[in-house]
Amino acid sequence: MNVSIGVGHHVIHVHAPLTRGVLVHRNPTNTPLNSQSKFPFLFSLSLSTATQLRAVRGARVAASMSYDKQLAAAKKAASLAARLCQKVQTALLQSDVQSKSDQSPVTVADYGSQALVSFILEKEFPSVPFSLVAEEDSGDLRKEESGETLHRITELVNETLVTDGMNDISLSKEDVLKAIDNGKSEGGPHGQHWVLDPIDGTKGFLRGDQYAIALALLDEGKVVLGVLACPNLPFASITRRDQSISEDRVGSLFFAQVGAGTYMQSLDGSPPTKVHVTAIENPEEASFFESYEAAHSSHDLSSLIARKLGVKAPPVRIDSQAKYGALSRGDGAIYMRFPRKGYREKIWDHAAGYIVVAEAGGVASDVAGNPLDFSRGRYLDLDTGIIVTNQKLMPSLLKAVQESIKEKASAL
Ligand SMILES: Nc1ncnc2c1ncn2[C@@H]1O[C@H](COP(=O)(O)O)[C@@H](OP(=O)(O)O)[C@H]1O
Ligand SMILES: [Mg+2]
Ligand SMILES: [Mg+2]
Ligand SMILES: [Mg+2]
Repeated sequence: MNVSIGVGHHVIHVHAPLTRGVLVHRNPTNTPLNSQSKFPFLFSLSLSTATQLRAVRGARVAASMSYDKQLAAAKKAASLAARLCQKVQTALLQSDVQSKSDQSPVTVADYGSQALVSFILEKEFPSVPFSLVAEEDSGDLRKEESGETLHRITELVNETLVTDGMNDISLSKEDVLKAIDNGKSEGGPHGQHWVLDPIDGTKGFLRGDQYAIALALLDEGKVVLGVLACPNLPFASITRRDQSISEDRVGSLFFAQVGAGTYMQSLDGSPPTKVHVTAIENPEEASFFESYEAAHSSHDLSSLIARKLGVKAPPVRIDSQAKYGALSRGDGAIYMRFPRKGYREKIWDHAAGYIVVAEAGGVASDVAGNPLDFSRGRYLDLDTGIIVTNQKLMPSLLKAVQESIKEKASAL
């Protein structure tokens, strides 16, 4: 019997010996397909049929079906959001208003980026339920005193859409608020969910340093694609300066799809090239990345680990998931992140970066050696600390990390 099964953004066609007749429609209510109630439109569904459906869905994910359409939409959305953020950052730096206490220009870019990405993704896939797990919500923006800010965000979003030829679209303030609030999804192990950090590295953005627009797609709890737009990351390596190449372009876009590798292109649109993590096996030759902000990651612990490993190069401290991007193209060999005990990592801070590195041949884990699990909702449940490197270096890195954590604990 031939059936069509609606799963997340796809309708798949299956020839399967189902035990009872199953009638499948597109989800008529357009509600998010992320709970047991996701198939209210299936009739006569016996338990064994449900089991078969799950098996079919699992097999589809395992077979790494193509996410080409979603990837193209994600690249477009992240690139446009990068354009919006660049505009705000340029104005911020020129007008010299980046007083550390004044968060409003950042807020404008964060909200604008989230509204734009949310709007574009929903528009690209109108016939499927839209689920987005994103950092911002519109709570503060709906307050009366935020009227001017909301006006500016709406202007920015519309101006950015025009730069991409979408002259016929104009979002109202209410449309912008709704697009932002579409990011309230809880994610989870079933169905498809977009995951967005509209500006990752807010502190870097304020300083005029590194930041990223980070967008990923989860399917059945696994990250299946990721895009990292890094407007201030040089296109050439930030650590290996090859004198023979005079490459001074700034703005790197990384993208990865499960089973298809990681690519990089310049944000202004050069052809994509495939990237790989470094092949270095000797930790003494490795260099490592960590947060610029000491409050986000213990610099003491990472330097202890680096000494243990014999790493000679000083740490490379940059903001945001640009670290994952730089690692994916071999600028450095290791990324370490050790937040204070009790800090809960959010999935939007790692999902896109994780797949960009994984598809470039790298590995990521928590400090206990467990893989990162993006299926648990808005947070990553892990043993505090994330380490990322190539396959060869991971065992010695993990050993050095665990020894150093023990030493620090016993020294207290
Ligand atoms: N005390 C803390 N410990 C660890 N991470 C923190 C933190 N406070 C904020 N962060 C996260 O660190 C992210 C930036 O990462 P990095 O340190 O690599 O630049 C922030 O993302 P946003 O800038 O999107 O808020 C935020 O989610
Ligand atoms: Mg972030
Ligand atoms: Mg952010
Ligand atoms: Mg933030």
